[in-house]
Amino acid sequence: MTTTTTSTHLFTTRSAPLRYLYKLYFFTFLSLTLSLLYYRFTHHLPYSHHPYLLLLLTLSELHFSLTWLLQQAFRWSPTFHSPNPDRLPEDLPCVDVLVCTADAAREPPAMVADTLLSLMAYEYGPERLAFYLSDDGASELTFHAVALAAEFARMWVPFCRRFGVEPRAPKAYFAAEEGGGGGGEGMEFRRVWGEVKKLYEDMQEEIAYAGSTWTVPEETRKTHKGFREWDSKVDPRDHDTILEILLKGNGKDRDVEGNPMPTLIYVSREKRPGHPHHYKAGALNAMNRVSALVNNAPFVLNVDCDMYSNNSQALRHAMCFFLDPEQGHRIGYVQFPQSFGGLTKNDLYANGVKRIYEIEFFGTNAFNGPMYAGTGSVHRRESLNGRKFTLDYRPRLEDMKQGMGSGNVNWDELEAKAKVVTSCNYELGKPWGKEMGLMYGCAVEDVFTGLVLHTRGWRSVYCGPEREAYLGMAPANVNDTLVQHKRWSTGLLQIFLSDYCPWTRGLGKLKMGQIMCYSFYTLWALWCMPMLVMLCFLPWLWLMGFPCFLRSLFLCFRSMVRSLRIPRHRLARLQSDRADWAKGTIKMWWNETRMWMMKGTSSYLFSIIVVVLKSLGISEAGFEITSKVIDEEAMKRYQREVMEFGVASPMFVPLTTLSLLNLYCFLIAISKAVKEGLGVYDGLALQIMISGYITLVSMPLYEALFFRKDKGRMPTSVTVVSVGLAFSLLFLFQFLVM
Ligand SMILES: O=c1ccn([C@@H]2O[C@H](COP(=O)(O)OP(=O)(O)O[C@H]3O[C@H](CO)[C@@H](O)[C@H](O)[C@H]3O)[C@@H](O)[C@H]2O)c(=O)[nH]1
Ligand SMILES: [Mn+2]
Repeated sequence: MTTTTTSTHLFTTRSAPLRYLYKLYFFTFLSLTLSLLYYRFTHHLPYSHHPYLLLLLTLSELHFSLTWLLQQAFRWSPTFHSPNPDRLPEDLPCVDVLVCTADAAREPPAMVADTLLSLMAYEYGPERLAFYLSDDGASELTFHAVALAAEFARMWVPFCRRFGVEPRAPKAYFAAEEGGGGGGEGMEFRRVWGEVKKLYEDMQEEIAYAGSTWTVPEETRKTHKGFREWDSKVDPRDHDTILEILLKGNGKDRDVEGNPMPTLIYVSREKRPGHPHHYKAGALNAMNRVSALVNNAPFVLNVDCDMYSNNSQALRHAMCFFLDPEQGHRIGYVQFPQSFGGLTKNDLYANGVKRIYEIEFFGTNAFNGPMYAGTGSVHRRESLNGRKFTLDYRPRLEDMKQGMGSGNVNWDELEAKAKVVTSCNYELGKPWGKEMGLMYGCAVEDVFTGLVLHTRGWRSVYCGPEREAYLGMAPANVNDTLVQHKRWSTGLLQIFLSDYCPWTRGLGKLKMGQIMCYSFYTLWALWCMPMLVMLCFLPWLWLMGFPCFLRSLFLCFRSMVRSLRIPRHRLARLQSDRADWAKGTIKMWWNETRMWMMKGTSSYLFSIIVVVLKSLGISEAGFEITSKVIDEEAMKRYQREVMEFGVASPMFVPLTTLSLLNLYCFLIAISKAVKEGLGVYDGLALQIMISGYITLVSMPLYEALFFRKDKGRMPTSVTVVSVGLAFSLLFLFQFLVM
């Protein structure tokens, strides 16, 4: 174990112990894999009559071996950084906080308000913070909720600071046991607590009422001039910039205790049909420019509206890295993990993405740091805005302190200027999206932007405080999960195929381990290949009498082991009752396996199709927003861990079709076994094992297709299409082979 500490360091770094044991394992496994591959290439005689089959199986095995190899970079030397906020100077630099939302129907305004409130209550001088909410939905309801939150914040922020409550998202705070979540015991606390709670409930009611009628009541509209923007209907795809300064940070707006409030600005940038708006990346860049006019803080925190701050110290933690006298100046951004509240007990859709944030990202700390994950990350504005890191770059703390102060600010002029920088034409002929700010043209603008910063010489830091920094919402149904993974794997593959391919642009600029980590993620979509071979070709080939059992067993085994890795890690974390824990872990692993097969045959397959279509210029990869609302009945099913299909989505078609084909093979194999008996060593036994395993994994699909009556079942149209498709494929295949 290596530790570096001296009194001036603002953070310490520690690497995981016993790495030589790991390296021993690595080289053993590597030589085994290599000899296996060697054997495959020299002994392919039984298949030489079936070159396509040979090719597919060999490719799958190569894929497994290569991804295994790339993945080792994450495990080579896990590195942990711990900040020492006690050593921070008094005078901290300003931070601009950018929050984005895009659709009031999918992202409830009440949630947006809650996220904002949690961030506004950061333990950080309020005069040093400014908040910007970008609303790509241009929704009056969102504006309404944000305006109400601005008022409520005058009471909420001092309450949080005074009693040190946690978490500082009011909904989560009040949902914890009565008066829970910390804060104290005394009479005074109870009194203020009651008042704040009452005020919060009133606000929630108002937001809910507006939501239920889908308009803001007339009396409320009179209270704020901002509502006039919606006097005539606003089309979210075609409107002027709507910009409203809701709180003025130069001491003009004050909380109930008389302290200055931070600036809060609502922005809905101009949109016009025919002008690409670049989704979230465009929104962040627009806010970046607005914030530059107001505080121009040297650091920019970016949070999605579905992730509230769960740890009021997080910003101070981030500053420990940037302000470290020795290494701070090299750091381009600090990334916190994405943690999720509200997952079911066994993480039904495997959306906790724990493998990434509990293992892999610590591994990247050894190689210049983690990818940028889009939310919960603090950027150095200069690095984000195109500056390259050079050895002579030494920002001075004094220069970083600029901010609004309590001087005179011409707010009207500011508003006018802000409208200019958020107009559609502003970016024309400027380097935004190419050299500056968030990068455009990729469905995962975050990873792409992070990669660009890394190639410019910046490092990043992954910081996972014990108390989760942010808690977010993960998709809560199968379709949203698959669509999200399609977006991710599409965007990641686009990066690999772009100018910024880690193997071309990265060579010489990135560390080898870093190139491997980026390649592992950006080639995610390729997982669909071995999955399809396993699920689709192997059972059929068996039907046609091809001898490929040992290999298929190998593929199956590898796929199982892959998801088995996660519980092994959880072993170290969880300390609850053993029996209970074991049950939970096996279920988690099973859920992960099921979802992995679904993603493999649907999300990843579709993403390859999207990338091909895009390169042919046929379609553009968009940004489909995941829904953060869930109705009551669906919620009940979710809590019972019943998979939710429900919508007629094309994402379901490949999985249902393949699962039906597999079922067919399984039944044929069983009936054969009944008729002819089962020899231990013949292919039949293996076939039954393999397709039996796939049948078990696909159980929720069969139930959803044929047995369920509730609203979460597979829509009839999907059932009809996939049954039809399965039959046609079967005939086609028989026709081709016979
Ligand atoms: O045109 C758009 C589309 C989306 N968003 C916002 O982008 C955020 C992320 O959208 P969401 O639907 O929640 O997608 P997720 O899959 O949860 O997002 C993950 O993946 C994205 C990249 O695909 C990253 O940008 C996110 O930070 C990361 O949390 C939300 O705040 C949206 O409001 C916009 O502002 N404008
Ligand atoms: Mn999200």
